Amino acid sequence: MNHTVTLSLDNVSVARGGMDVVAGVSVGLEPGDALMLTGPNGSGKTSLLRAIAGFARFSGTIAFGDGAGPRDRQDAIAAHIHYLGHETGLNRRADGLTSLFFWRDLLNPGESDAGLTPDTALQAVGLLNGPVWKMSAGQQQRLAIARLLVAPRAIWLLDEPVTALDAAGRDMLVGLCVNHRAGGGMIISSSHGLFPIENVIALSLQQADAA
Ligand SMILES: Nc1ncnc2c1ncn2[C@@H]1O[C@H](COP(=O)(O)OP(=O)(O)OP(=O)(O)O)[C@@H](O)[C@H]1O
Repeated sequence: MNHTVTLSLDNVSVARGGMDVVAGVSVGLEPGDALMLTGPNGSGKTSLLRAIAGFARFSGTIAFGDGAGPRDRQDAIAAHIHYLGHETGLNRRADGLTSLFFWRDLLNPGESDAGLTPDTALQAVGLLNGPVWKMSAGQQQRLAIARLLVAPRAIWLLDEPVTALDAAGRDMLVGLCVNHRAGGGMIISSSHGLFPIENVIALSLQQADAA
């Protein structure tokens, strides 16, 4: 894959419960960049990720550079973003492989060969197929990560993605991120220091009442 999308945030603020929990963030990201959001609980990491993903209102500007010309923000988000949040969004009644076929066909209809096959993606995250309801928290997180692989997107938004993972799972995700960046992909992740990806742009957020 060769991604070429850029992303710029200009003076982005996010309000929750009537007050700014993220205030005036500006950063420009190129293909291959990784932005690491750090800060204490409640400092706005999830809020900023959700604003970029289109799930939370914000003020300021979030702009994608993709050569596509002016278009609806939601279209750009759908084209370029994967969001891996605290909730995996998995169907507990499905099995792992069926879930990946579902996500692939939903996200890239008619382009089944754009990403990894569901079988290969399952192997890449170290999972055997089985029902989601039987999977541990870490196994479910691995399955959610496999979703990133079956439908390519330039920008991966990862909210504390290693929380449920063991050491091997962390290494696996770090490796996937290295490959993603080598193909021009971008990572924006929150972390409490347990996600050792290298050459990151660090952005430390502060709690609103401590700012
Ligand atoms: N739905 C909501 N309504 C009102 N306030 C909210 C809502 N969601 C989050 N907040 C507040 O926004 C602030 C930032 O929360 P956020 O989840 O973005 O922080 P975080 O840095 O991701 O925290 P953590 O490290 O605990 O995951 C917190 O003060 C939180 O109480």
